[in-house]
Amino acid sequence: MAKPIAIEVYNPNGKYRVVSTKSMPGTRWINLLIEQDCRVEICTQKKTILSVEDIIALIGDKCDGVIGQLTEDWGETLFAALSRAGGKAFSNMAVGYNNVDVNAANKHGVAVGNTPGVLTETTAELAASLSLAAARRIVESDQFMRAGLYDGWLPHLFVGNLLKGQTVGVIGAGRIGSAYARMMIIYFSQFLFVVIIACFVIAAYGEFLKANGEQPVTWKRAASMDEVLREADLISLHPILDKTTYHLINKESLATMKKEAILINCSRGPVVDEVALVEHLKQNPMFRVGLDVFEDEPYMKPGLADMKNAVVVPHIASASKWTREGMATLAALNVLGNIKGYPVWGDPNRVEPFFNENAPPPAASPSIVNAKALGLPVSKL
Ligand SMILES: NC(=O)c1ccc[n+]([C@@H]2O[C@H](COP(=O)([O-])OP(=O)(O)OC[C@H]3O[C@@H](n4cnc5c(N)ncnc54)[C@H](O)[C@@H]3O)[C@@H](O)[C@H]2O)c1
Ligand SMILES: O=C(O)[C@H](O)CO
Repeated sequence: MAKPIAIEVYNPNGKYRVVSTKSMPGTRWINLLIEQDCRVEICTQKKTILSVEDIIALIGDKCDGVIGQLTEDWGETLFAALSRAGGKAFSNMAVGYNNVDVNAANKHGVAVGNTPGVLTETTAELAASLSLAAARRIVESDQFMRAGLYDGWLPHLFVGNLLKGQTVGVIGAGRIGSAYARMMIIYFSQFLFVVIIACFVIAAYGEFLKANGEQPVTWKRAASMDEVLREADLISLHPILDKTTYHLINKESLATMKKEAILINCSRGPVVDEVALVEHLKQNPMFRVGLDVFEDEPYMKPGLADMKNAVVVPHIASASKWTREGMATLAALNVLGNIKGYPVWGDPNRVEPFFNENAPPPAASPSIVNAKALGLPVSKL
């Protein structure tokens, strides 16, 4: 018999049973589900990462849909269990879905949702914050102050890198990478390497700078990743994690980078070979990193925590109140839309209509990554 698992229940008589494996910020997502006749069950078990067995126990014998987290292993076992319980919808409360085996979901006819757009700027802002923190050694300086070591101004004290006029490289210039590039254009970058970016933003800003007697910002699409690695002073990683990006940054790519470069990772930990990174940080004390994600989360590879040239934060890039509430809303609406037989929203890059608190959300699932494979209809709204 499955072990009992602690839950909190809203609208116990609701027709559809929707399970959330975690409590999520805000109440709008719960209210939207309740208004549409859902019984909402939220797991309150005091355990950060739920196991497959825990989630099977939560799914039980009858479950219409599950909202899950990026820390969970959504593969064959869980999709089979959800399908046996009559469920046809799952949504990650995250844009990245490398924890989900989409082929297994397809096999069981389960729609897989994610939460794009609402976290784009929030995540890019953290990447920009880490860029500044790493460049100006903010965390080291803070620790020094708190340790009572400051005994007066010195010419060499915590000297870091000036970013103005430097070359910024973005690897994975999708929604978040492009937003980061836009943020970094203003002021810092003399040169920007990006794969896709609205060049008119740069051109218009260039005109503004020229009118003020300053050097315009320029950009180019790099011919290869090697070119970005060789020429950039600051590189921010924003690709998805899949087999093409696993250890994209490894011993060789680190060796290609400038000795005093800064590397930022707000994508997924395994995009960087963390063992090679620790070694590189040891050998190159002027090389700096800002990391929001780690190869074996929640752990860091041995030695990383001791490196003064690393700024490390616990996967908080999307952690603003508005964003996290929006992610919860999108995840709930992905599941609800499927339960209600709504079509899929046509453009997952334009999800703002789902965040208007003063109007009901569109009758659509905001973002279903396997909509095509499952032949789900697309909304004309
Ligand atoms: N740290 C966090 O809290 C946090 C928050 C949000 C997103 N993320 C991560 O960021 C990722 C990107 O999110 P997004 O909304 O910008 O997605 P997106 O799909 O808009 O962008 C991903 C980009 O990666 C590029 N890409 C794919 N394969 C590549 C490769 N081999 N080399 C270089 N680029 C490649 C794609 O062309 C695309 O431009 C997510 O998948 C997620 O893993 C992390
Ligand atoms: O993929 C995501 O959405 C993040 O890692 C959490 O916001």
